[in-house]
Amino acid sequence: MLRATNLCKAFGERRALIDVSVDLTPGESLAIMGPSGSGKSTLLHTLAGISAPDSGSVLLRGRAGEATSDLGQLGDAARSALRLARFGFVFQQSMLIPELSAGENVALPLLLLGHDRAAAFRAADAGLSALGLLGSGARRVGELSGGEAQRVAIARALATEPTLVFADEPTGALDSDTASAVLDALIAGAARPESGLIIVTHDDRVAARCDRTLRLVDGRIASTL
Ligand SMILES: Nc1ncnc2c1ncn2[C@@H]1O[C@H](COP(=O)(O)OP(=O)(O)OP(=O)(O)O)[C@@H](O)[C@H]1O
Repeated sequence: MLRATNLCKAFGERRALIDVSVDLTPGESLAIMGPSGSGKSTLLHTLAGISAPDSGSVLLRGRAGEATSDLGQLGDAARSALRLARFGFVFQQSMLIPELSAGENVALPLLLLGHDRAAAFRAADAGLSALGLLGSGARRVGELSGGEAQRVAIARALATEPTLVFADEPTGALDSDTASAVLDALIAGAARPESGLIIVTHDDRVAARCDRTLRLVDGRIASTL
């Protein structure tokens, strides 16, 4: 589904990724672990087409009737369009738009993809409800607890039924009970048979819930389990 081969990326003299290869099959969840500065976020951003590698390729299999895309070869506009249509993102802070309600935040990617307004809001309500936030669509972002905001962010990431969800320390700002519930929601929503989940985490309990763990040290893969 996603095959990255020999990724290299440097920031000036600093080599953040050195010959990193990753292969993700449908239905799989992958944890990326490693010490601070080992290249985890750089790898996530490169796999997700947020930044391009200096060398190496990231191939994303097309959906039915679509060709495979090489993310590094796409222009900025094409990469942005692909991210919107195929990927969902969850970060440590929910990154919701504070001026919008919870439901508007979740509906936004669908509206950007051209979905009909009523259908987008129906899907947003269903997504919020699936994450235990039934009837929360009209709530302001500022009224939500950290765990609620993160579940809204997960609903937004899942709204487009993405091929892949990328999560960067998604539970890092939450207490352990809330983190566990949020992780359950993320795994249940993202690790469907035809889709996948890639999580950057420092937390062994998060990694233990994933199918595989890739450990980076100084930009290189130290182990994959
Ligand atoms: N935009 C940038 N400009 C310059 N250097 C960068 C940039 N992004 C990352 N780096 C450097 O690349 C290396 C890898 O950074 P990265 O953020 O990927 O590590 P990480 O494993 O995610 O770290 P952490 O766990 O602390 O978030 C680090 O040495 C970092 O300082």
